[in-house]
Amino acid sequence: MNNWGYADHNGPNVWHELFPLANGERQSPIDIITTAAIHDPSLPPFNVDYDPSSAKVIMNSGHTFSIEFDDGEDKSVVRGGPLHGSYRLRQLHFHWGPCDDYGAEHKVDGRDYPGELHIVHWNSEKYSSFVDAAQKPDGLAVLGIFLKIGEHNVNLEKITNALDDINFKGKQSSFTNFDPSCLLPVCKDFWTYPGSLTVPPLLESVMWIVLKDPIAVSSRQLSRFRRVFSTTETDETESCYMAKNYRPVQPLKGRNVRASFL
Ligand SMILES: CCOC(=O)CCc1ccc(S(N)(=O)=O)cc1
Ligand SMILES: [Zn+2]
Repeated sequence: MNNWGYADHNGPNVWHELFPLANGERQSPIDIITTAAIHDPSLPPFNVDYDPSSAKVIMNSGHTFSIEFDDGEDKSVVRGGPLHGSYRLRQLHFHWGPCDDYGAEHKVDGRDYPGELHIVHWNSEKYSSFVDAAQKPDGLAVLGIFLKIGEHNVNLEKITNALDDINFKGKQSSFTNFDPSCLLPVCKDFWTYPGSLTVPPLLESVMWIVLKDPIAVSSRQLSRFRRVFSTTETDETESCYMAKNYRPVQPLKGRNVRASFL
């Protein structure tokens, strides 16, 4: 398996060949069974404090597209919820599927959403960099927000309008003055559990905070995600669209999922 992807020959079912953590004890995503989630009244709300000037570039990795933030100082952080201390904003990206019926990574009671936003942070109080934190069990915190099909999302427009500049793998373009909190639902109820990166290297360093309520995006906006290319502009193999980039749900292996709400 040369380099990993989401096709049959290099997708989630064979990632374990190069990344043995794929069969680890705290893998993500998971199916959140709401009746099994434990309401923890001691869980405080999480708080985001983002400075729009932290946003720097939007880029196409070939696996997703992401907005990268300046994480050289504690300008944009998340605190509270299950977290001890503050976690610094690093990047945000999305996962989606080939149609509007599925494509999110986490599930709720077996239910599929058509997409999922991940806002990635690292523990800058204990560790010196994202890469260092990514190796530690309490190194990362990712906010997961489900996408559902509904009204046009004006806050997503700035992102979808920038996709023309990064249509091919390896492209990046300036992307400034953006506060990701505009993509959070009004209700901040969440589930939380210890998990992993959902892409190789699948490191088991993520405290997941999955919001209960989805945000609405239009079918047209989501269809624009699928027209991003997973190949470079000059790739000799035929160009192929980033039609899907979600990992199937993984075994819970005895982990507890806590709910911030009753
Ligand atoms: C150590 C280098 O690791 C990386 O660059 C991983 C970046 C990365 C961060 C978060 C996620 S997700 N889907 O679990 O939110 C995937 C990949
Ligand atoms: Zn992700």
